[in-house]
Amino acid sequence: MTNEKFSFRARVDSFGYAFKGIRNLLRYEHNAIIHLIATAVIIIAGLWLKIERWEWIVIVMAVGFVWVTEILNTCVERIMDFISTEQHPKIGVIKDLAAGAVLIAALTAVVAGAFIFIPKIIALL
Ligand SMILES: Nc1ncnc2c1ncn2[C@@H]1O[C@H](COP(=O)(O)OP(=O)(O)OP(=O)(O)O)[C@@H](O)[C@H]1O
Repeated sequence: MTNEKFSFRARVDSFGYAFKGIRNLLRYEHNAIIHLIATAVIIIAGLWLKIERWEWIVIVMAVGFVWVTEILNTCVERIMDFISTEQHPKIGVIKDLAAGAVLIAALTAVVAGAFIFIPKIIALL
């Protein structure tokens, strides 16, 4: 928040910075590649099994939740590594808490996906 006048150009630049962050995530965070593969598999499965509109909404929310927590977890890891490269139990706890958020998001997505996909897969058998 600044007192500068609204600038459309500055807003466009902000989007650019955000995409730069996402590129950085995909380049340096191995977990992000796993999320990318999982996202692709879910989209293909959704198209193949012709899931309904409301089911797509659930999937989009669940997948987005995982990506957001992964990015925030990466931020926490990088902040802690920037503050200190030393080993410290408090840094470990902070990193583990952030990792726990990703785990909960991923489990939430798995459960939501199971409710949507398992009945459709069973129906195909
Ligand atoms: N500076 C530190 N001091 C104390 N414990 C740390 C420190 N850095 C990491 N740890 C702990 O060591 C363990 C492994 O950390 P690490 O960052 O390698 O986890 P990871 O999730 O496998 O990493 P990545 O996200 O890079 O794959 C975790 O329990 C973490 O909290």
